[in-house]
Amino acid sequence: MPQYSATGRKCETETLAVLPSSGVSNIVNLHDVTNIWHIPLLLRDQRAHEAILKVLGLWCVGKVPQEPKLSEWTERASRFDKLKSPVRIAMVGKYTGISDSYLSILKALLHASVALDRKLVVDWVPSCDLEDSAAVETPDAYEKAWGLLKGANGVLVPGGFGDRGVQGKILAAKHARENNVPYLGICLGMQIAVIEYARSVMKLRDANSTEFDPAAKTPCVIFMPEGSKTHMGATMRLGSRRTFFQVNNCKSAKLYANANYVDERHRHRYEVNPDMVSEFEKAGLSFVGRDESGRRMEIIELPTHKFFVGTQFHPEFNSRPGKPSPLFLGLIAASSGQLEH
Ligand SMILES: NC(=O)CC[C@H](N)C(=O)O
Repeated sequence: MPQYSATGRKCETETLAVLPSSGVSNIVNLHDVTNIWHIPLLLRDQRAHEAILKVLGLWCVGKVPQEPKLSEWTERASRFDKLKSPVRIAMVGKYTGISDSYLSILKALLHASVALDRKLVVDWVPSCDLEDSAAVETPDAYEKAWGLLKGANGVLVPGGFGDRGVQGKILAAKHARENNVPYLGICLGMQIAVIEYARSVMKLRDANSTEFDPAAKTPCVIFMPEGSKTHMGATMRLGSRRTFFQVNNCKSAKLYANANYVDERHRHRYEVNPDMVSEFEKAGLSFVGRDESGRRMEIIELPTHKFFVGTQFHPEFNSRPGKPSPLFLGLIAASSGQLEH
């Protein structure tokens, strides 16, 4: 079903209809629309569902199929077009110009923003440009990156691998923590928030992840595969795992409707060092979600902050239009002054 401009419709439809095994009723024209949520409505208007039923032999003669129930879609698609009030989120990553690498996160931000009547503005902040070395080597990029970060209503540090740009991500987490700016750190974004807390608040200057420094003197994030530590390959903790809330009055538990546990998807090898958890908690960082063994830290929160949350899992993978991920909803709500409602 190719996309054509609205004006090309009739001509293209007739041209395609002469091709073998097609027919005018089997040709659907999806012209440009103001937002992608109009597409199911275009399909319905052109009776695409009926054409599909007929081609698959599922059309019962004399039995009219039910009209697709798209009232919720229709409402959301037109609400999207009317959004005015912006919410600016700084995405601090190893940005390479390919926004598709962060597609699930962008969609999750969008689902939450539309649900809260905000027009999403994503400011891409290349984490390397926030680093001290950039101030000397690429001062314009440095100014621009800090300008975007400081102008954002909320900060998101997504997942990632390898140490390039990590220091910039740590600085972004520090900025959010110190200035009460809403923060959501996902996977690596949670790990760097933990490293930042250890270095800045607990004065553990050598704190690091063994992913970036295998000989780290204070390894606060360590390699914790589910299988063998020496076996090569298949060491990634992948897929859906259960997180149990440790306290019910924390922000994340409330956002998940006070559930006792949540199932979210994972994709990582490193985790917060369980032997340092009590030290962190004494210093004010809460590990409000853990796995069933209590040894794997799944959600961090700073209780004194407006919204400072990190997750070892990837909540973006379970976000849907009309069913935004609770933690993305929390980030957007906190970034647009709606968290208390
Ligand atoms: N998906 C991620 O962000 C992975 C984080 C980190 N590199 C790890 O392997 O644990």
